[in-house]
Amino acid sequence: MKIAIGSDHGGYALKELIYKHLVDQEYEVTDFGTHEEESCDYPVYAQKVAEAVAAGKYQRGILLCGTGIGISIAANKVPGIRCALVSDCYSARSTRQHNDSNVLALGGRVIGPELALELVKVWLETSFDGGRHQRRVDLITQLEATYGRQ
Ligand SMILES: O=C[C@H](O)[C@H](O)[C@H](O)COP(=O)(O)O
Repeated sequence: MKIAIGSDHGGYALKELIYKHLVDQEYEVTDFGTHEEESCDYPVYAQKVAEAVAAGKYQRGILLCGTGIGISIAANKVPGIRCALVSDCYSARSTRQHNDSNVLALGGRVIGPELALELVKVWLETSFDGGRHQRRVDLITQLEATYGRQ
């Protein structure tokens, strides 16, 4: 599984930790930045990771900002992206089973490192359930077509 990861300055420290952990776990991970703690703009990194995932170059993406909110909002503007902001294991598991989320968003100023690594593990290892959930994901895709670029 190829994973794209990115953050703004608010998620930088936790992004670095997650990146190193995934590399240690022998995942194929590409870090799209930011590469320093200096203040920057989260939509830039949301776009880089979301476009890479939407294009099929990566199977999953992980995004972090201070709260995880801004970067998830931005990522979800890219067609084909289902970005889920989570801070508990039940939601991390459910969003894979029910929403087939392809990008995970985390808040670097909200959750601690141990919880973050657990959320990433659960999210990466959980499969989509399909069935009735596929119908709902298809409806989301239809919404994109309705409101997408003309
Ligand atoms: O949703 C947005 C993120 O939490 C940003 O990381 C946050 O807004 C950055 O704030 P500041 O520029 O005050 O560090």
